[in-house]
Amino acid sequence: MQNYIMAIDQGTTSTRAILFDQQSNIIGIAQKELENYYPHPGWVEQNANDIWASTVGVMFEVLAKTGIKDTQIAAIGITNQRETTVVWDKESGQPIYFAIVWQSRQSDSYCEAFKAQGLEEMIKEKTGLLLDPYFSASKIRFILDHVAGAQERAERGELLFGTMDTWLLWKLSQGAKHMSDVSNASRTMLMNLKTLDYDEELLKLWNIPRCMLPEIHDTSEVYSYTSGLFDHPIPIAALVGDQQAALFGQTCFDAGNVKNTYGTGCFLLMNTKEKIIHSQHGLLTCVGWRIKGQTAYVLEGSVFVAGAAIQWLRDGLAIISSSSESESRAKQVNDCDGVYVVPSFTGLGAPYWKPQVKGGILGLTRGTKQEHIIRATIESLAYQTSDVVFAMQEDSGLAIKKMQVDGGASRNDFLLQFQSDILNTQVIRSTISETTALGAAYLAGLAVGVWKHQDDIRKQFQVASIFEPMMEEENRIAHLNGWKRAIHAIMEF
Ligand SMILES: Nc1ncnc2c1ncn2[C@@H]1O[C@H](COP(=O)(O)OP(=O)(O)O)[C@@H](O)[C@H]1O
Ligand SMILES: O=P(O)(O)OC[C@H](O)CO
Repeated sequence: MQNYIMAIDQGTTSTRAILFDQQSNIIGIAQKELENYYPHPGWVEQNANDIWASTVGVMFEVLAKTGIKDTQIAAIGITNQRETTVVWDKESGQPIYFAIVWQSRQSDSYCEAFKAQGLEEMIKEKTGLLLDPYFSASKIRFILDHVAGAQERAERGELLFGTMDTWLLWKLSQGAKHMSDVSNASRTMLMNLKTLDYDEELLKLWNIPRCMLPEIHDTSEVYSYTSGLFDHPIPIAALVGDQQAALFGQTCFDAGNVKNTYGTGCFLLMNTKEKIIHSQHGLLTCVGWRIKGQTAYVLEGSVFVAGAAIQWLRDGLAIISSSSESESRAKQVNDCDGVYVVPSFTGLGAPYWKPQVKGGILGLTRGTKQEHIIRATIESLAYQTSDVVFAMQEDSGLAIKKMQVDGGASRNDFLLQFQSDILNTQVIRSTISETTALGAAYLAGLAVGVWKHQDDIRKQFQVASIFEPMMEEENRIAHLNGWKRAIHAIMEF
């Protein structure tokens, strides 16, 4: 019986293969860390061949570990770090440059030049995105400009572009399929949100030939079959950006449903279904998924430093020895004693978008202890999230009454209780921590009939803990006002 789904979660720091059964149970996990290269300040690159090798490695490892055979896998779903860009030679299959990672700022000058030409509004209107090197378009431009002859080769149809979903599908199908899905394509800055196709005006502006771009497809469909890897070809039945996958894995299927992933950064997404909401408050608009031609759009706010601030307490300040210790230490004091930590080490993301801002610790006195700083750092994850939630409420006109959470730092109960308090909102943690991979598994399973309908999936969601707001309103407002003062002081600095 083909009872299992394999999700490949190709993330920034590692590639994982996770096997799920029909009841959403995790049967096995294999993981391989990836190397990041920092050739210049602000540049982040990876080797796309290593990403492929890590993918093959974890697929075989998870099967070996669990004893499950390839014939028992009903489908593979791929979810991936978004925006990260690779360009390769169609004939040889070799990348012509390193994969440029979403965090990398090396293509900033193209965005600055377009900003100076006043093109930001037009691009935002068409793509839902802010003119920033975060997205793929300027990264492709960088590669075509920096590899000798690349522009001409691309125009002759000799080069292909892909985000990691496309690269892995192409490799898994042995070069048979060059495709992406709408959720990934919506982060390239080349796709028009309304037509869900590449936009001619944008292609011209970036001087990117259409023939190097993957076909855009639904998120959940049989794209192809594995070729050459296993005795039996396995259908590849979902491609989906990792943050959208987590929204799906959390079964946030209704308009107004919100999930927040507390990882290295925070990614907060709201499902707005068929509505394209253009943010007035620094949020992004993109596609969540398209299933059988039905598109769900999302509003997204990204916070650059969240769990990374906890790592800074551990590795930078060395005042905790593990991330989990942050919780017990924070609880050793009753409050932060007026201390605020603003961990904008790499600038401020949504809703501020101030790339140059540095971080800070404010409100220090002679009585400030390590525990106050630890507590204030955890609280900063909740405050940054609140800023995005408030922006989302304004943009969508919807009150956010509950928020579903996942990611490494969502293990921290103190954080989630404070988040609930400060937002005056229910915070819900599900029993399954691997919601990103689960989302990809659901989308693949839907395409091959393991689950017949989204409602069958909805039933699988199980609550592990609910955090209810307990803070008095006056206290809540005072806390938020303090944060506002801290953020403004930092932006002035
Ligand atoms: N108990 C905890 N309290 C606070 N932060 C935590 C805790 N456990 C893990 N983290 C943080 O979560 C992050 C890892 O989460 P993860 O979802 O694996 O991130 P990513 O997918 O971005 O690599 C790290 O930055 C770590 O510091
Ligand atoms: O790989 P992650 O989990 O850090 O996610 C990266 C995001 O998709 C970037 O947009």
